[in-house]
Formats: sequence, C-alpha cells, structure tokens
Amino acid sequence: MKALKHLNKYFYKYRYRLILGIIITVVAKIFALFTPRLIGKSINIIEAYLEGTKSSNVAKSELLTTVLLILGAALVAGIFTFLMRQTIINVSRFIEFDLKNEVYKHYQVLSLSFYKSNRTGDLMNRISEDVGKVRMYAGPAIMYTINTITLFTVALTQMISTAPKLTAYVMLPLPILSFVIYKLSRMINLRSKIVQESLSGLSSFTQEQFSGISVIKSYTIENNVNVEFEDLSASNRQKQIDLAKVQAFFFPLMILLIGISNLLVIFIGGKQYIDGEITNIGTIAEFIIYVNMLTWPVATIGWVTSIIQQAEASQKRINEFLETEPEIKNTVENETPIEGKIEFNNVTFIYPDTNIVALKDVTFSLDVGEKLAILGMTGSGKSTILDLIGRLYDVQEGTIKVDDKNIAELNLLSLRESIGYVPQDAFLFSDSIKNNIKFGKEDATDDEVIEAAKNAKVHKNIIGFKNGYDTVLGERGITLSGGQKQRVSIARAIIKSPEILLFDDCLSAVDTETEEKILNNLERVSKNKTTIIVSHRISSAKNADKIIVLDDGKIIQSGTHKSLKKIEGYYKDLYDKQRSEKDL
Ligand SMILES: Nc1ncnc2c1ncn2[C@@H]1O[C@H](COP(=O)(O)OP(=O)(O)OP(=O)(O)O)[C@@H](O)[C@H]1O
Repeated sequence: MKALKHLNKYFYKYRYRLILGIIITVVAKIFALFTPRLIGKSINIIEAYLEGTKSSNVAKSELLTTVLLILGAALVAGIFTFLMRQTIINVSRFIEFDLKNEVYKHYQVLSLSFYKSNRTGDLMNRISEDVGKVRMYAGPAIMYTINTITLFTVALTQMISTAPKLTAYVMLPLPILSFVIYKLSRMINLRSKIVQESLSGLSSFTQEQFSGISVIKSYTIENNVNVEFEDLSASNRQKQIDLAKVQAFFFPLMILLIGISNLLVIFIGGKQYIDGEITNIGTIAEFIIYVNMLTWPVATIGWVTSIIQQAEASQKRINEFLETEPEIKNTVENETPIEGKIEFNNVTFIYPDTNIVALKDVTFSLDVGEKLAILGMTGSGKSTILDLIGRLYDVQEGTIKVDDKNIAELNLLSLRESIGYVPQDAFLFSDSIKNNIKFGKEDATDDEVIEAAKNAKVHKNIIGFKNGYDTVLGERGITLSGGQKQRVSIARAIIKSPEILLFDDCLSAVDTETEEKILNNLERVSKNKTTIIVSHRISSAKNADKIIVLDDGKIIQSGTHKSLKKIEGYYKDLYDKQRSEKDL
C-alpha cells in the first residue's frame, strides 16, 4: 500500500465528494437491508393467519402494508445506489484524469535520454493501462469495501439478534468463498496479463507491418508475414482460451457456495424451528435473503484484494517515472532575452546511453547574425552540435555560451524559444498543413503562414492540393514527399522568426534548383539571425560567414568558402566532386 499513498493528495482534493459518497453508500445499504426483515415479517403474518391468531382481513391488510414498505425501501435503496455510483465512481474518474495529466506533464519535462532508454509502448502503458488499474482502487475497490463493511455490520447485527446459532452456521462457507474468489481473481488477473501482453505483441507486429507495407510488397514477402501473423494469432487464441477457462469457474463457484449457504439455512433453520429454537418461520425466509445479499460482498473481498494488489503494482510503476528527475533542469526562474551569440569552448560530448564520443574538443564562435555551415562525414557529430545548442543534453567537458553566458545559466524556455530548429527527419503531425506550420507560432495569421510557405518554396505545392492549407497530413490524410515535408518543416521554423536558426541537413531531399531558391529566401529572412546550416552540399555552405568541417567529432577544417576551396582536404575534395557532378 506504500505506492498507493501517492493518491492520498487526490483523495484529499475530492474529500467532500468522497465523504458524501460514503454516506450515500451506507444509507443505500441500510435501506437495502430492510427487505429481508420485511419479507420475514410477511411470512410471519401468513403464519399467524394459518395458526388462527390473525383474521384474514387483518392479515391481508398487514401483508399489503409490508409489501408497500418493501417497495418503498427498495426504491430508496435503488436511488441511493445510483447516487453511490455517481459519487464514488465519478471521484475515481476525476482521480484517473488528474493522474493521467500528472504523468503526461511529467513526461513533457523529462529529457531526451529518458525517451531513449524507455520504450514508447511502456510510456503509453503507464499512462493508460496502469492508470486504469489504479482507478479501480480509487473507485470500485473503495465502493465495494464500504459496501461490504456496511452490509456486514447491519446484517450481522440483525441476524445475531434474531438467531445467533443459525447465523454462525450460515456464515461458515463465506470465508471459504472469499478465499476461493481471491485465488480465482489472481489467476484471472495473471492470465489477463498474459493475454494483454500477447495482444500488444500482436498489435505491435501488425503496426510495424502496415508501416512497412511498401517494403513487404516490393520484396513479395506477404506470405511469410501472413504465416508469422497466424502463429502469433494462434498463440493469442490459446491464451484467450486459457483465460476463458478460469473465468468460467467464477459464477458456478459463486452459485455453488450460495447454494450451500441456502441449504444450510433451510436444513439447520428448519431443524431449529421444529425443535422450537426459532419461534417464527419468517426467520428462515429472512436468513435466505441475508445469505444471498451477503454472498456478493463476501466474494468482493477476494476480488477487491486482488484489485488493490494490481493497483499497488501499477502505481509503483507510475511512481518510478514520476520520481525520475529530468536531467536537463531549468535553474533560472526569470526569462532571459536572447540575442544569438554562440560560443563553443573545448566542448567534448559523450552520449550517456551509448558512451559514444560524439564531439571532441570543439571550439568555434558565432556573432549575432552570423552564418555558420557545418560539413562532414555521416556520424561526425554535426547534429549533436545543434542538439547541444538547444540544451537537449548537457556537455561533460568544455562550455557552450549563448550571449556570453553558459547556457545552463539561461532560462531554458527562453533559450529554446529563441531557436527555430529544422530537424534532419522532418516530423509533421497528423493535422492540417496550416496547423503544422503554425506550430512555430500559434497566433500566426493566414498571411504569415503563406509568407513562410512561400519563403520555404512550398506554397505552390500546397495550393495544388484540393484543400490547400487545410489539407490534413498523416495516417488518414495525404502523404507529402520527402522534399515537401522538409520545406513545410522549414516554414514552421521561419514563421517563428527566432534569434537562432538551426537547419539540420534539411534540404537534402530538395533538388539543387529549389535549394538555391530557398537559400536565397533564407538569406533574406535570416538577416540578423544567427544561423547554422548542417549540410552535405557545398551549395548550402558556400555563402556562410564561417564553415567548419567535422570528422569523428573533431573540427578538421575551418574557414570560409573562399579559403577552404583552395586548401587540400575534405572541403576542396567535396567542392571539386560536386562541381564536376554539376558539369555532368
Ligand atoms: N541520441 C543518441 N544517443 C547515442 N548516440 C548517438 C545519438 N545521436 C547520435 N549518436 C551518435 O553520435 C555520433 C554523432 O552523431 P550525429 O548525429 O551528431 O552525426 P551527424 O554528423 O549529424 O551524422 P549525419 O550526417 O549522418 O546526420 C554518431 O556516432 C551517432 O551514432
């Protein structure tokens, strides 16, 4: 129960609703317990008539009154049972909502390395399945516990006061029932978990196959994939059958144990009546109803225990994530306006999860408004430089300064807000093109969106679609070409008009002619903005104020286009190669 203490703050938040819910539950059960008493009374009235102590008319009128009272009590109990669910179950839904938001909000502040070391499926599971299991504790478990306590207290008091010995006998099978249900619930939960895992394996498999459907078709491996799917499906079917088998035991078992209790009431109660230990035959009828009313709450003791155990395990998993501290922390409360001067001083960076040394002793500086181009072999550390400027990771050695201040001493939000970043793999959301561009500036006008798209040379493509800027992208929308995606992603960055622009090889899928036009536009929109362009093409680098060439994390060349094209080395080789390709 230690992990579940986390929920206490929510119970406190909703304390008034919860207390109201508890009161309503108690009232509902008290009214429900009038029924057995009144049914016993009705039988006693008939018994009195049969014995001749009550006249037919008196017996009939008393019978009618009792039946009306039963109806009234059942009605009140019914209304309160409805309200009970409306309060306690609603509280559990509120807590589920709060907890989901708490987890999601925490996910947002966690660093990139957290996402690298945890599988997406796991992150999603904790926010959906685990939170769902915790809800079962916050709602149904609490409701049924109060239910059981109230029913037991009231019913047992009445039963003991009416026939103590008979009470002892009929209560005998109930603890056995509770224990058996507990064991069965655990088995059901265990098998449900296995089914769940197999289902998520099946859906991960299908999801991957659908994403890679073009590869499957072009390699004509549909049959192999079908066989694999059938195997997974067959294994899932077996697991479902195993689960259904234990589930099938649940109700017959309950009926058996209720039946035993009923038989005990009839047999022992009947004997006691014959022996004169019980004076009224109505007591037997009353007890039969008590036994039936108590069986479900007793069964729920076992069920609730297993719900609590599951909720505890789920909350433990949730707490693990909630207790994970973000590696990148904002230490400055006040906003820090950024102008855009960037300085790397002897920066060495090792990726913590892989221990790959991505940058070695990197030093360069850029004044406000200057342009830097970074070139180099694949895997040489170019993207890492951009990630470090946005403080997605903290460096182990050396310092990175923006506006002469160590970036760790800047307000993290201000720093990131001052950056317009175009990643290597342009990521677009399943939303309209317009909203994808507006992502960079939420309050942008339509004109601003069009202007940004024009500068990124994608406007003509967009208006060519039937729905223009309202064209929806993604799974249920259209798929943009690689180059179109890159250009929408560029529009998203430039609409933000940030102080620092970072372009990570974002023109690689664009033809050289369009690249030239975009670069000219970028030249204009990025005036006075510090800009870094990562590229494999000389055409993207040649107009930069500074150029650096990386190799295995180290700067091996630096200078300008003019100077570097004359020096033997990577840049000149690339220049010569790309110039001859152009001639071809
Ligand atoms: N998130 C990460 N976790 C661990 N290692 C990483 C991560 N990102 C990159 N690396 C490693 O760091 C090194 C530098 O990668 P980086 O992406 O900076 O290279 P790059 O020059 O941008 O390459 P490319 O031109 O192919 O995009 C590579 O060896 C890469 O495997």
